[in-house]
Amino acid sequence: MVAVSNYVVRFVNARIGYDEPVIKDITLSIPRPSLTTILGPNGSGKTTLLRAIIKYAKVFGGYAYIDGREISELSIGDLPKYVSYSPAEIYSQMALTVLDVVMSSRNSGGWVSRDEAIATLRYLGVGNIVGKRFDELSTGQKRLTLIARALSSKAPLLLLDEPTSNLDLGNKYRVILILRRVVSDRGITVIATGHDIDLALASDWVVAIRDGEVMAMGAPGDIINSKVLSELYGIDVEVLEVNGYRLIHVRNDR
Ligand SMILES: Nc1ncnc2c1ncn2[C@@H]1O[C@H](COP(=O)(O)OP(=O)(O)OP(=O)(O)O)[C@@H](O)[C@H]1O
Repeated sequence: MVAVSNYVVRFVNARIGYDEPVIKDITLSIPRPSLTTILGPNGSGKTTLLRAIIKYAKVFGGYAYIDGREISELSIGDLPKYVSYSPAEIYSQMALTVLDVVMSSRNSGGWVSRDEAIATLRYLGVGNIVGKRFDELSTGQKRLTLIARALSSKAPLLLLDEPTSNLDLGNKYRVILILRRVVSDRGITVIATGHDIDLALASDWVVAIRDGEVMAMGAPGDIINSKVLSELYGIDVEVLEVNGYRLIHVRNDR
């Protein structure tokens, strides 16, 4: 269980967006340390929330805090001390190696060093791909490289956009176990977005958002149920308990 009195990120009545707000009024808190999953339909604002924390999306009104400080008061140069962000995908026209990609991460002292990058790839069990070209990796290897890039920053908060998308079952569970291990070994917080109910079930905290509003927030046991998921996705979802595990079934027979 996480201590819910200690929040790493808080939004209070925040309006967030780009040229104009796409999230109209959101209030939520993310406990530390935790593995937190933000669930929600396509276009509900999950990525935009992560982007607000790194000041890529704009907070138009209300409050947004990281570590108790207003995000608006932090400079871009301060951010690596607090947070590292991993996008869902990266594209490059250049022939970057895995090492180049991981070393393109910032930490509080500057760029991540070669030794730190290699150590992180080894910690994640992919030390063998250090010299490979990033654009020639499999999807799972790319995901682990992006996680290594975020992790090597040593930031106390990692934002991972869709860390388990497009992974086979084995790699998906490997990534979930790695994220759990990172949170318990390093006492950091990982906020992941996506559509992966298994990742949510393995999390300490789940935030369900729809149309830029929090629909439900809490421990997975309180959020991953038929009522919340049916309302969240607008379909008839049944959550079954089998041997203590929750399984998701979408009903199409009524
Ligand atoms: N750079 C941008 N400029 C303007 N609007 C944007 C930008 N990025 C996203 N949006 C809009 O913000 C809204 C929320 O998008 P966002 O990417 O945050 O959703 P999401 O929940 O992450 O979706 P998905 O699950 O499909 O990745 C959408 O209406 C989208 O069109």
